[in-house]
Amino acid sequence: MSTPTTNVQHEDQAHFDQAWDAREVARARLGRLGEAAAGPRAAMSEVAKQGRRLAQDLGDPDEAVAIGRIDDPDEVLYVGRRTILDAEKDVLVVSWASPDAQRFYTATATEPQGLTRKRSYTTRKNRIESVDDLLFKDLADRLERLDGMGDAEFDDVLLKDLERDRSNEMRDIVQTIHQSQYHIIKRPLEDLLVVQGGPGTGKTAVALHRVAWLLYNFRDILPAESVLVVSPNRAFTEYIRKVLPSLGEGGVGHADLTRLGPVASTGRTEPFETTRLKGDLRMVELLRRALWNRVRPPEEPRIAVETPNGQVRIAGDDLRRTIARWRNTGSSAPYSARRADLKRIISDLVLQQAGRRAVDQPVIERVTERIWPSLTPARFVQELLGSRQRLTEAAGDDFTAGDIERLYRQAASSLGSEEWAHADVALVDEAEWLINGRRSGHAHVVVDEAQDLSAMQLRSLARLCPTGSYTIVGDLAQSTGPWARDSWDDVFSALKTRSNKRRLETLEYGYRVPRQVFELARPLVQLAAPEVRPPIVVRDSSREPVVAPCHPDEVSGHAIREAKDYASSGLLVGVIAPEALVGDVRSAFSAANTNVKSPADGHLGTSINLMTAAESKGLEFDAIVVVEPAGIVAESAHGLRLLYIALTRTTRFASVVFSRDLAEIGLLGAPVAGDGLSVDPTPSLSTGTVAQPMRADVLTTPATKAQGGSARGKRNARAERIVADTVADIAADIEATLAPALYAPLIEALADLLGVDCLVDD
Ligand SMILES: Nc1ncnc2c1ncn2[C@@H]1O[C@H](COP(=O)(O)OP(=O)(O)OP(=O)(O)O)[C@@H](O)[C@H]1O
Repeated sequence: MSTPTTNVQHEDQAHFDQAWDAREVARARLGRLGEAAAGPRAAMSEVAKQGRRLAQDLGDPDEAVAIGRIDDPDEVLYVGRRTILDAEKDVLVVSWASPDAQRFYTATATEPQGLTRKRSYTTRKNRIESVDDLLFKDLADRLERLDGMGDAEFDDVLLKDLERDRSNEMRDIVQTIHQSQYHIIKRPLEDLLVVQGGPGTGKTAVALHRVAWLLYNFRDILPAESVLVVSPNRAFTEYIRKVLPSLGEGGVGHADLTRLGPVASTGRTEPFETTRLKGDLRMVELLRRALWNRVRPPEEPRIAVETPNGQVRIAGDDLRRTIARWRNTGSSAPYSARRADLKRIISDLVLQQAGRRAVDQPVIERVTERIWPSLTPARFVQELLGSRQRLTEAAGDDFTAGDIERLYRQAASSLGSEEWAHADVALVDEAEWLINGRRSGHAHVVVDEAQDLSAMQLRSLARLCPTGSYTIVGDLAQSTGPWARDSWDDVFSALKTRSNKRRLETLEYGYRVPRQVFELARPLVQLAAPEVRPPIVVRDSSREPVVAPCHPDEVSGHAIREAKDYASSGLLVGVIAPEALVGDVRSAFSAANTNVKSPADGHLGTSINLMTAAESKGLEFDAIVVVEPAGIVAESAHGLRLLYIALTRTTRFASVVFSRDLAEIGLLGAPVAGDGLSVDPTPSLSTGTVAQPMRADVLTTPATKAQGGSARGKRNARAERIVADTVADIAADIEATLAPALYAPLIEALADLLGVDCLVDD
């Protein structure tokens, strides 16, 4: 319950003021560190730099010192983004990531862990505006009466937080981390952790908070620079970049898959089959063979070497035998290391023949280069893909002539002007490993949107972290593109762990998408990824989605009107269109003098953004306008998943603008009446005019049908099974978290609501 400040929180505000003073005193001291240090100028400037960094880690001076507090009969503990001590080193605020703060996230009505109260603050700068108190005794009493279940799971603070307007940057969720998320955040460091979860279940948020939690709890062995967060693209990196600094963990590295390795994708487009092939594991052997093919063992038994001391003849057959041995034993030494070995051997042979004065480095280098050319990874891949002959010679029996044609392309006239496709990045990275060997690794690596990784990208990622300490997050139901997958098995086997602790966790509550919008998207996941359980939505929207049919010529115009409508209220808007229509929609925006940004250019704008469904992955907006969904579905083998992604980008409002029948794509009227929306005939289109928008609230959900008593008769067997499975799954979860006395009545109520028979054992 939210309480105004004035009555009860003077004491809290006094504590806030005291902690603020302490923090700002520390900041001032850190700022002066450079002046205080005595010694050589370089050392002083390093001290000053470190002082500034530490001062930055204290967060923004305007930031409130605490997000909440927990009370037990013995003490009150204030919890904030970072620990604050007073001059006597007494704790004024503990970091959310410290073990002391654990109960802030894990105490429940059934297991209060000794707490009497959990208090959350709403603040403006360091001023407390209101507080929300969870009184555990009250809560337990309410639960006893089966009243207020929602409150128990998702307190007001979380629900209120979800109502806030979005910006083009993600925010931290320290104040409202849910117990189920906290449990994942604090998995052991050595885990190879995969987190599966539907759209908006907080996978990205959890992965980033896990980084901050690990850095706090393992600060002795895990410097921030040793942690890397890998995102699918630049726009996504920009979107999440502020979260860790806001938690005081600014030193973490960020990379994206379009530039992971020696070259960055320049956006070269290529056919789907080519991209798929380049991600295939067969490419490993092709690259390895192609590299060996660059080595030219001497054919002549003796090689003439012109030295400053005259001509020397060294044993070519010795060199040939050495190279053959390296090749036959499957030498794991990198190409460049072997080249250095060869150069040393040649140098020794010259020395033996003609003495030290004959060993002239440029001469030795020339002989080595003839046999073992020096190569950069990018040049090697450019030359390989640019030559049918090289490709054919390296292909072995693993590739068809058609494959070679798919891989071949005309090389650019210079390396600098070469255009690189997204899939080339991992090939060049593999070449880097073959040529130069392992780069220094990271101690922990996070990978977001991991459901779309190719086998070659997984190899790149596996090289990044020798210990195998990974946090990998993604959603199989959102897996699309040339390397789409239906299970996490290959990810687990591609990433080696030292600890052998592999763990799959699932996030199941959907925080982003309001129920009304999710009901529109739900049938899609059941059609496109039936093995994946959709998230359990935790909130409602103030408005039903607008589902607006119109004439094909009017689609762009209509979408623009919807988008401008939303933007005029200051909302962050995402317009998501089929690839084939993005150009038209963009032109229409520009004809309407409306500025739109595109995440494909690496940045999100603060007002209207236009993108394809694939580009919208991981992003979120206050409002979305999904344009011609049937077009999105038709464009890809995973079109239904793409549409599911598009429809789940909104935190509040959604408009669907279409001219093509929605029933044909299962969006409305899919044969999954158990959980989906029922069929409502698509309104007929009137040529040349915009038909009246149809609001989704005219559609009926199973729940409303059930009230009419006819739902069960209409369900088909498959739908029955889906509902029964869902109840069984939910029941298992509830059983694990709820007191036994509450379990049976709750499950029976749930089964009754969904219209399935259910037996609860005593
Ligand atoms: N405990 C929480 N408290 C408040 N907001 C939360 C919480 N968990 C998640 N959110 C919010 O829900 C939204 C979705 O989170 P996030 O982007 O991490 O989900 P996701 O699972 O990665 O989604 P997607 O699969 O679409 O990429 C974000 O705005 C995030 O801040």
